[in-house]
Amino acid sequence: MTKALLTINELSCHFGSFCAVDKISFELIPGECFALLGSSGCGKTTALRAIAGLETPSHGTIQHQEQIFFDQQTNLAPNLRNTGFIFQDYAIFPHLSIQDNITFGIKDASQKKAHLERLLKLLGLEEHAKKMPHQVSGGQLQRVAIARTLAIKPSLVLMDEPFSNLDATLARRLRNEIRQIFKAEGVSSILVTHNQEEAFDFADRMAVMEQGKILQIGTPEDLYQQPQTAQIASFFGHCQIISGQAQGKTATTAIGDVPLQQERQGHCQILLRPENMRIMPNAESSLSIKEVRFLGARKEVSIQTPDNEIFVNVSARSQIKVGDSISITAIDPCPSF
Ligand SMILES: Nc1ncnc2c1ncn2[C@@H]1O[C@H](COP(=O)(O)OP(=O)(O)OP(=O)(O)O)[C@@H](O)[C@H]1O
Repeated sequence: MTKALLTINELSCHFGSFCAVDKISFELIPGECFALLGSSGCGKTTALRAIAGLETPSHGTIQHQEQIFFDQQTNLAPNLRNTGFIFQDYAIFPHLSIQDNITFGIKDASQKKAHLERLLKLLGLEEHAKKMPHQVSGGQLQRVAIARTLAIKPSLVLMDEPFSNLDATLARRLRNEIRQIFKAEGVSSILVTHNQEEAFDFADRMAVMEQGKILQIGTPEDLYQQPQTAQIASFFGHCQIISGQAQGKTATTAIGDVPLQQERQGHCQILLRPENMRIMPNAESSLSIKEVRFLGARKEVSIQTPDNEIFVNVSARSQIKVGDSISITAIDPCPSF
């Protein structure tokens, strides 16, 4: 197995008696893009700051290859951690030109010119090198922040909501570019975000955090397809949890029989997603369409069952309308808890 670049073991951070990060553990392999996903206040930033050395943990260890960043005896200074940090607000020096911002951290003066030329090209900033920060756009400033971080040749880059000040299209483009650059340069990264789409798009693997704890770690696909709990499932878009009585790999529910991913017996909760179900006209059914929403590429219909409102995706051209009697079929085995 590949040796870890970074190993976080039972890391905790307290502010007074308040536990902001609660015994989190994970590993990062070299070159991996990793994301910490969680709602506001769950402790993601604190965990990232602790890895950077900007927050002192109360417990646990942080190890970078053979070097201890933090344990009960050691607390390595941030500038000795070979780690770059990219913030939401870019943290660009306003009084320095774009090129001076980029080369700020390069200690060897003889290396500055070559590094600068390479980074300006890599980030598409050649024509802006001599400008001042107020003369370029938000997206370009974020590129400057990335170039400045790469200039110190970090093996690890930590990013705290770096795209949240950018419009959605630019954020997506920059995210993909950064991922490609990190992969090409062999840089490992941790992205902190509350945006599920951003984490899915960027990360090879990710951790879901809530109230200081990591709830599950896996590839985006694992977390979406096989969430371990209903709480984790609820992070990932629209879903509904319905009750059922399981018998092996099938459960009887208010919408009929539903196939399950795992074998179970007795009462269970089943995760339904809008894209995982089909509806069919059925005059005999007691279920009917409550609402139809046109969303451009598709329509989403809602159906009231005795216990829940269930959402199902249909084609944008579907002629289904409010009041139509329908039956629902789950087309793939569903996660259950
Ligand atoms: N310096 C501090 N002193 C006291 N409490 C703090 C401090 N920094 C953070 N906290 C608290 O710790 C908890 C975790 O904060 P943190 O900033 O890590 O969350 P987050 O998941 O990054 O949230 P957001 O996405 O809103 O930035 C929050 O309840 C926050 O109020």
